[in-house]
Amino acid sequence: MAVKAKQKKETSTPGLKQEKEQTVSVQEVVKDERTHKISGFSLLVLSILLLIALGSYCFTWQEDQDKVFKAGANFLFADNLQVDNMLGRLGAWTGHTLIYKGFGLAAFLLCTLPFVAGVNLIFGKKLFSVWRNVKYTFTGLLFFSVALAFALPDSGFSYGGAVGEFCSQYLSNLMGKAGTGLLLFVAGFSWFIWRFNPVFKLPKRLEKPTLTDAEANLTKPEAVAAIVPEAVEETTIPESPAAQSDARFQPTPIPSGKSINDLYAEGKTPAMQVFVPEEINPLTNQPVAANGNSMDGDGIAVVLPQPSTPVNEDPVNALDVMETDESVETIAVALPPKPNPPAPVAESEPESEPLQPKKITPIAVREILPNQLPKSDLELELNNDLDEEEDIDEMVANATGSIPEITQDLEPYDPALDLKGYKFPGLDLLDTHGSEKVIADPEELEQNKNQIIGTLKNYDITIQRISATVGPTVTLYEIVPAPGVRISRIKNLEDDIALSLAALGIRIIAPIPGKGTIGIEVPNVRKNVVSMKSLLSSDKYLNNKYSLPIAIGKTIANEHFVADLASMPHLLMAGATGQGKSVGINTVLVSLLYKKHPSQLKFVLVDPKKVELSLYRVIEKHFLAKLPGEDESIITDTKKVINTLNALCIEMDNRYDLLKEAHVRNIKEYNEKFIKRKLNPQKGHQYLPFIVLVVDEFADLIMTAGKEVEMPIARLAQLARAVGIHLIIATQRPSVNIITGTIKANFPSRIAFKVSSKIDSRTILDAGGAEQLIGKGDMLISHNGELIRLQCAFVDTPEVEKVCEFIGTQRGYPDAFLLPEYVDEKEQEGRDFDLSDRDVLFADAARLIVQNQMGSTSLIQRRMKLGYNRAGRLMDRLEAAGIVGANQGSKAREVLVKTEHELEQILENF
Ligand SMILES: Nc1ncnc2c1ncn2[C@@H]1O[C@H](COP(=O)(O)OP(=O)(O)OP(=O)(O)O)[C@@H](O)[C@H]1O
Repeated sequence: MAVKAKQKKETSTPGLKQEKEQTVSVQEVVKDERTHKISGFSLLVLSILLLIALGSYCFTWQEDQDKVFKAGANFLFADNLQVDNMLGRLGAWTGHTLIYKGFGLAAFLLCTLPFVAGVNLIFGKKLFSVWRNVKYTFTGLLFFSVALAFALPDSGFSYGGAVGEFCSQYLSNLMGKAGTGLLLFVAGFSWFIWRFNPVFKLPKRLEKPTLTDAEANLTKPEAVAAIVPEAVEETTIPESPAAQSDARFQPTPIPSGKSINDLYAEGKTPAMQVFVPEEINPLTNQPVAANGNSMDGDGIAVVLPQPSTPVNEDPVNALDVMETDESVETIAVALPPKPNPPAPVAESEPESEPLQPKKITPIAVREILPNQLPKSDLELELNNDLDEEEDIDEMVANATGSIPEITQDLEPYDPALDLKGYKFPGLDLLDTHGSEKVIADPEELEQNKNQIIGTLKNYDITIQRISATVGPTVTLYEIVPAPGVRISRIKNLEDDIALSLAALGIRIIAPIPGKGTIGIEVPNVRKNVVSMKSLLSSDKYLNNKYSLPIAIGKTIANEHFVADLASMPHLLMAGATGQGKSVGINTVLVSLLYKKHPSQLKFVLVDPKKVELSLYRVIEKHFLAKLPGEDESIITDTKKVINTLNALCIEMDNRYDLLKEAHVRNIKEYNEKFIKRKLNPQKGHQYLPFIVLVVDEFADLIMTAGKEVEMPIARLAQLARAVGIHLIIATQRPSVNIITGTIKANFPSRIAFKVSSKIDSRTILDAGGAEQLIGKGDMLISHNGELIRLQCAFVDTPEVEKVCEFIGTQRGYPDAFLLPEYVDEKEQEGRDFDLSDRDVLFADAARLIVQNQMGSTSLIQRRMKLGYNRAGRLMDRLEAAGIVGANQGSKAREVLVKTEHELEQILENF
C-alpha cells in the first residue's frame, strides 16, 4: 500500500504541476477564451437589464421620480423606499440618471453598447463592429435627445433628457426656433443621404441615359457589398500552423546523464509531443500549454496551436478528448466562392441598358470577333439597342478602323459580357462527408510511439525525442535519433516497424528535408474524409491570385493544399485502379469550375473509358471545346483523340502567332492587352481562354495509337504552357512504355495514388513511396521539387452532377468552343485520289511504270515529257493507289503491281 502510494506520488510529478500552475498568469487568464465567454454573457445580461430598467422607467417615472429627488444621493441606500420600477431602486435610479438627467428616450441606444461587445465576445469574432456602434450610439444620443427636446418641449416626460433640453435651448437662443429646426433637419437628412445614398431621378423627359450610370451605381458601397459577400470581410482564418509550428515545437530531451536505455531500465520511454495542427483544438477540456509540454517519461506532450492555453498535468487524460469539430470552423468560412471579377461587374449592369447612338460600344466590337460569339444574342442586343442598320456598320467601321481611337473611347473589354448573367456554383451544391473531425486517439498514439521506440531499441537504435503530427488519414511521428545513429539503419527497418505496428502504408522519410528529423508515417485507425466543400471554402482557395487554382487536398499538418495549374504547368496522375484517380480528376475540375467564368476556361476531355467524364457533357456550351463538326464534345474514340490533339497543336501555333504579333510573352500579358483594347480584333486577335486537356486513361491511348498520340502530347507539353494550354494526364499503368522519358521530362508536377510496385512509384515520382500509400485518395504529389503526402479531397459523383447541372441549366454559348480544323494528311491523300481530281495522265503513268517495272520519277519525266513537280505528284498518287512502294531515297521505288493485267483491274476500280 505504502509502495503504491509512493509510486503514485512519483508519477504525479508534483514539480511539473507546480510549475504549470505558476505559468498561468493574470494575462493568460484575461486572454483565455473562457474568460471572454463569461464576460460576453455578463455584458449581454447587462444590456437586457438596462433595457428593462429604461423601459420600466418610461411607465413608472411619475411614481418614482419624487422618491429619487427626495432621497437624493442616498436613494440607492435608502432601504425603506419602495419604488415601482421592475428593477427596483437601481432600475429607477438608472432610468432617472440616463433618461431624465441624461439623454431622454435616446438613452435606449446605450443598451446596444454592452450587447454588441457581449455578442462579439461570446462568439469570439467581430460579428458587429464595436467602433461603428460607439460612433452611431453617441451621435444618435446627441441628435435624438436634441431633436426630441426640440420637438416636444413642454411635455411632462423628459423626452430629450437634460442634455437634449440644454442643447435645444441653447440652439434656440442662438438661431431661433426656425434655425434650430432647419439645422436638425439638415443634420438628419445629411445622415440619411450619407447612409443610403438615394438616387434622385429627374422626370423621364429630362433624363440623359448614359452607360456611365451603371458604373456610377457600381461604385456605391451598397453595390460593392452586393457583389462581395459580406462574410468575406468578416472571415478570420486561423494562422497557418506551419508558421507557428516551429515556435511551438519545443524538444523534450532525455534528462542529461541518462541514455534512452536508462529510461527503459526505469520503465520509462522518452516523451513524445503530439502536434495537432491548424483548426484542431483537440483538448478542449484540458488544454496544454505549448511551451510547457515537457512531460515525464510516460507522457505525451501535446503541442497546440494556442500557446497561451493552460497546461494539464495529466498527459494521458489530456489526450482523452482529442477531438475537434472542424466542420464548425468550416461553416464559419463556408462562403460562396468569390466571384471572378469580370462576372459580377457584368452581372450588376442593368439588363437593358440603352446605348448611345454612334458611340462605340463593346457590342460593336464583339460583332467583329471571329470566335465564340453567340450570334443570336448579338443580333438581339443590336436590334434592341440600335435603330438603324447603318449605325451598326458605322460603328463596326469605327471600331475596326483606327485602334488608337477605340482605346480612347472604349471601356476595357469584358470577356464575361457574352454570358453576363452567369452565376458561379455555390458551396451548397457540395456535401460535407463524415464529421470532418480530426480525431487523435491518445491510446493509439501512445501505443504507436511505444512500438516505434521498442522496435528501434531492439536494433540498438536510441532516440532523443519523438513527436507526432496527426493528419486526416496519417500520423507523422518525427524522431530525432541519438548522435551517432546512422539514418540508413532506421530506413532499413521500415518493414520491421511496419510489422511491429501491424499496419499497412508505413512510410519512412529519412531525413525529412529541411527538418533534421526522421519521419515515420503511420496510417490512423480512424481516417477522415476531406470534403471538397471544406477545401473550397478555405482561405487559400478563396483568396489566391492563381490563374488556374486547383484545390487538391490536405497535408499531414492539416493544411489546405491549393496549387496553380498554370504554373505546374502540366499534371501527370497515376495510380492503380480504384485508388482515387477519378475522384482526383473531379477534384481538379470542380475547383476550376468554382473559380472560372466560361469565357476564361475551356476543357478538352478525353475519356477512353467512356463513363468517367460523361457527367461533364451538360456543360458543353459553357466550358467544353471540341473539333468543328463533331457531335460529341467528350472524346472517347482514339482516332478522334489524335485529331483533337493535333488540332490543339494548331491552336497552340496560332496562339503563338498572335502572341508574336502582340509583342507579348504569354497569355496573361496578351489578354491584359486585349482587355485594354490594344489589339485589333480585325487582325484576328481575340480574348484567349485557358484550355485544359484532361486525358483520363492515357495508357489506353498509347496502346492503341502509340506515337501518333505521344508526339502531339509531347509537343503540347513542351510548348503550350505560355499560350495557356495545360495538360492533365491520368493513367492506371505507370510503366515506362506508357510514361516515356519525353512525357516525364515535360511533366514536372506529378501525383501518385497508391501503385502496386516500387518500380511504378519510381516511374511516376522518380522515388519510391507510392506503393506504401493506403488508397482512397491517399497520395504523394511531386511539386516544385518537393514530395508531399496529401489526402485528396473527396467529391462524389452526385455532387459533380449537381455542379454541372447548375452550370448546364444556365444560358451558354450557342456551341462548344471550336478548335481549329485538323485534316489528316493520309486521309487527304486518299481523298485526293478520286476520279474527279485524278491527273488525266495517271493511267498512262501507271502503265509506263508497270511495263518497265521501275518506279522512277525521272522515267515518267523523260518518257511523258512532264515537269518534275507533275511527275512527282503522279508518283505520289501511284504510291497511294498501291502501285508503287514508298520512296527509297536515290533508289527507284519498288513496283508492287507485277503484270499489266493486274494493273488494268486496279484501274477499272477507280
Ligand atoms: N479522396 C478520397 N477520399 C475518400 N475516399 C476516396 C477518395 N478517393 C477515392 N475514394 C474512394 O475510392 C473509390 C475509388 O475511387 P476512384 O473511382 O477515384 O478510383 P480510380 O483510381 O479512378 O479507379 P479506376 O481507375 O478503376 O477508375 C471511390 O469510390 C471512393 O469510395
